[in-house]
Amino acid sequence: MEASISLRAAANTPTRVVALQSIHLKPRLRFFKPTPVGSSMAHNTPLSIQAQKSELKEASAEITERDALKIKEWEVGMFRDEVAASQGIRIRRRPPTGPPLHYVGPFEFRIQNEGNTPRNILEEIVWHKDLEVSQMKEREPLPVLKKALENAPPVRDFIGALKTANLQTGLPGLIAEVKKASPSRGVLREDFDPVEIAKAYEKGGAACLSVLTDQKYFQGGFENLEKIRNSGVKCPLLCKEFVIDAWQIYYARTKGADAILLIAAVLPDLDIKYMTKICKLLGLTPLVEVHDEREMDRVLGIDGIELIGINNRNLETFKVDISNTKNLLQGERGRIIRERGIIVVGESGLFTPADIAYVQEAGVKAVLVGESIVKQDDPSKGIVGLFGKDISC
Ligand SMILES: O=P(O)(O)OC[C@@H](O)[C@@H](O)c1c[nH]c2ccccc12
Repeated sequence: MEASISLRAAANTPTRVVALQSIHLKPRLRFFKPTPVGSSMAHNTPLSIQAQKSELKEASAEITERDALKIKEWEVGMFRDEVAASQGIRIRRRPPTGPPLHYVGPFEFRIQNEGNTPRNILEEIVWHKDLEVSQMKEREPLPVLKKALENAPPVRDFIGALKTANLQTGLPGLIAEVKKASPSRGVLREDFDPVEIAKAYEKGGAACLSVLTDQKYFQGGFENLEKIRNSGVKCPLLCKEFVIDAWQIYYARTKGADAILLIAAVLPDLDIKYMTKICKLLGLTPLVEVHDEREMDRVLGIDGIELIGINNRNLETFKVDISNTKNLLQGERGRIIRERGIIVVGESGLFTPADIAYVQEAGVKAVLVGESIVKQDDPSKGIVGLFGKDISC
């Protein structure tokens, strides 16, 4: 009781203070001897000063350097949320009212605080990704990945492939997505063989492929990326991930990615700038995804962006509206994009030749399509249906 009241109060205090309180609360929990069963005493008995001191000593020894580092990391994450919010980003990188469970041992109920409930699916995915990446990083720290880069397959030119396809067909270059399931649509294809699907896409004229690597929410995996890359498929590959840490970019490259998604709804400007630099260092193409005017303006404010995706699906609400692509390419924004030669990808919710014509008219040189083609028995025929003609030669 004592503990939960203290923590509830702590949950309302500024974030940096909460983390520190969690350290001090730990010994405080033990300042009272438990009331013996059957005792007539109405409340707990205070410990002697001496006993309190030794409890404190014992407790502070428990706070290892490692815990302190974890808490520090969490604090930095909270600060990042403040910066992100000032840029209109609603996604918080981590649960706001306390470090995740495993960081603080006994305070398990923190995670159940009301404020620790993700506000939407994108936020839930990001919170989960944060834990997932921290575990993956422990298994394969950056120096190990850097070493593995030496054996990574050579990088393929993602933008080049899109431009060539666009010139050859007069239609937007196709990035065909290898996706088994999604939180909004459930399972799209039961008999899911990623390599078979990738080969069918390539045969059907896809310029590039997008491979979902998130396991929990999309039933994807890095092994799919790796398998496709080793299968003889020639198309450049986009790693479709929720990137929150530069470590993931290195990891994607070791698995054979040629491009990687960076989501502006999740990443503040500084992260996009930094991660774009890492991508360039590794030869990867960053595809920076936006879904509203503010995100588009932020991304246009960053130097050196060559490929922008406009998502017609709002990842927070799942609402799909292909006129989003048109709206974001109108007026001044469209002019800047043309002037700089930025390639724009129309993403999500594209099903028919009319949809393709509509986004092409709006100014895209490429499209990213999953559902409408992955669902077809033969995905290469799905591509013919999508464009209204064979684009394979
Ligand atoms: O299946 P669709 O509606 O054709 O959409 C494909 C692709 O655009 C979509 O999967 C997507 C776009 N941006 C994302 C970010 C994360 C996960 C998935 C996505």
